Amino acid sequence: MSNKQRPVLKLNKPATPPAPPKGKPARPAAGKGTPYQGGKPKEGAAGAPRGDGAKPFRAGGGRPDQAGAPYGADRPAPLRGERPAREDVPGKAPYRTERAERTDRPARDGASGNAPFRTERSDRPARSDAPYRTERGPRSDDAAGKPPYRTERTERAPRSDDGKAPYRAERTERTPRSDEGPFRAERFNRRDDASGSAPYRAHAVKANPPRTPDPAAAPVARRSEFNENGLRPSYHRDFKTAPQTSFNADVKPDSLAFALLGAAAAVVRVREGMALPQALAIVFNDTQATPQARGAIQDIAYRAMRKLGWSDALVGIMAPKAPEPMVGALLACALPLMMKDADGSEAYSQFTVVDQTVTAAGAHPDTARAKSMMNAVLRRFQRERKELLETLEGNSVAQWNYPQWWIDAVITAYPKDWQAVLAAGNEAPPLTLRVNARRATVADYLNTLEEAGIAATQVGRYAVRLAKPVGVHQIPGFDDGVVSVQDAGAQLAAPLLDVQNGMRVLDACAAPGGKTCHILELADVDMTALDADAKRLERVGENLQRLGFSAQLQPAEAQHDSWWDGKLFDRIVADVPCTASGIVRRHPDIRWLRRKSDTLQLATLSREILDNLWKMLAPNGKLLFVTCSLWPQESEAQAAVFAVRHGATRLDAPGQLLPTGGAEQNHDGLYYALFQKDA
Ligand SMILES: C[S@@+](CC[C@H](N)C(=O)[O-])C[C@H]1O[C@@H](n2cnc3c(N)ncnc32)[C@H](O)[C@@H]1O
Repeated sequence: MSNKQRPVLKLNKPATPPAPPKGKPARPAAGKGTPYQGGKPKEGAAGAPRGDGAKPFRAGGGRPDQAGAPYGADRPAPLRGERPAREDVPGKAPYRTERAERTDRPARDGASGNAPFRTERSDRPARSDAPYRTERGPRSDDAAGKPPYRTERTERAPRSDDGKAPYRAERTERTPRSDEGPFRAERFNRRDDASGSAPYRAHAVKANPPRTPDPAAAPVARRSEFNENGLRPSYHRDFKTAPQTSFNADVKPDSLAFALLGAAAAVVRVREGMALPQALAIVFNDTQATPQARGAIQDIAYRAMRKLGWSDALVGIMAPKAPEPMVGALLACALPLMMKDADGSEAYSQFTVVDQTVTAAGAHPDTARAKSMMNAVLRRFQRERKELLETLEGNSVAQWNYPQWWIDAVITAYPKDWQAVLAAGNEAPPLTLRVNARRATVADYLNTLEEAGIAATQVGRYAVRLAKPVGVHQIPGFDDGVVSVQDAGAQLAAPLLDVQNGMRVLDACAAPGGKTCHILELADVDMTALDADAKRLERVGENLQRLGFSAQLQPAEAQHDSWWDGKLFDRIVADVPCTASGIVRRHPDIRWLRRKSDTLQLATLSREILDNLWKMLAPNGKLLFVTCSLWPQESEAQAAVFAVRHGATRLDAPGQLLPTGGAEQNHDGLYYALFQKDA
């Protein structure tokens, strides 16, 4: 049976990719920021080649050198100098010019150049906090040194939700509009002018200068609106905008500052619940980053994910209170860059990291006010590194960089190996290839690699691991289908199934098609590749095409049978959706995105899938149950009850592959169980 036809996608047309946000400002012209020092990210330092079992790297989310069509490659970069300097742009960044105007005021605590609103309060008693602290909204725990207006607000019975209501009531009185007072309308107008940047705060104060009525003349109920100077207190510190993750800062697109801001925007999105590859794709699109900048952004973001517990703990020690999202994310990106890699090298010099982080902070509206705080934190880390790191001893989240529930779950499941498992999950994954048995032997292919000057070793029947990752298109034979990228552990699936020519095979959770393609490399089978995600299923089609195979592509849910034609399958692969806790080294964001309760939910879905597929299996047929999870509830416990429920015969299979690293176990944490249906 020939497998050379083109693959067929039966249903759903691919969805149109989302349009870029409207009205996005053009990328700023070259501005501040010094270029990279050692700017190119270390090869392979970032995450993940596309492998099987992985969440998709949507466009641009792959390794810097492996991603598909580069973002921005087909879009000409804006000309330098296309935009006038910020100071010349009306409505742009007034906080800078504003500060310049106010140079005559005395600097506070050495933090000159603070935002203008301070002058309103300049005569109130200095607080003991660091200057940046005063820039934030009032905190309930700030008992000492509270400025008078806070007390007043409390007296005026604020709304129960956020305690910020009083000024609203005031505004309502002064405006015919029912929803927004003039202050607010002003803000919105300014915001349009300022292309989404933050300066409306300063403008709002200018446009509505504090009135100085005679407090005695004010109605008693409103007298407390004014402080001892007769000035109405300003509430603009209370406004919290959503993080401006799409803001295009005025820094050089080839600077580390640019890459840090891009990575920080991605980290903010991950903290909001988005997968990192998706977050990076949005950042690349927003910033129109060059391929080199994309590589740097991705590298920094992946490092940040692998050290997030550590950097959060450090910031917790050094910053007096929890930073705003972009501030915290920028620190989470910068701090790991100040540590040496395992091989003793460092991606950037420490000086560059501090300098560029501060430049980045000053160029973004969400971080500009925290610039001096960030400078202080990074310099303190430089100075007191040893003592600070000692302080973290005993903090397991900081030490292992996983949520505590995750650490506990690994200890419970693998009391002997938990440290090796956790440590291996923090390593960058190797690049492992699967040699297409129809096209070459492993020995032949190793020769080809050697001729190309690429060092590699055989690590499985079809598996070859490169000593150093390279871009997929630089891998000899990749584009021609001689090899594919697939983790060594994942390469065990197809041989376990013992497929023979002419068999009818179902890959029930197929995308991106690693196991589908491997099966087709071993035998001429009638393959159905099913996946609930039609978009991901397209990647199966692409892989089949590259390798010259065909299959029926079926976008459908495996727990349902409406798609099934009633003909039994000889072999079924159920590589079910799971927590993906076994592939964290490829996807270091997963640990921060998952919740403990996800395990139970996903185990329920996979039970439904297994039960549904079992009825589609022919007598004597085999069903291979696969997860990329470390949690027994999703894997062995599931397999055990499944076998009992259906009277299935269990055949030899590897069970849980522990990803403990080292030469032998340098693979993902997969689980395999094989069942046979009695005749
Ligand atoms: C672990 S990945 C599969 C990896 C794939 N077998 C390979 O080797 O390349 C799990 C896949 O299950 C798909 N999926 C999730 N829920 C599903 C469902 N209810 N039915 C079918 N597929 C589902 C996901 O879209 C994802 O592509």
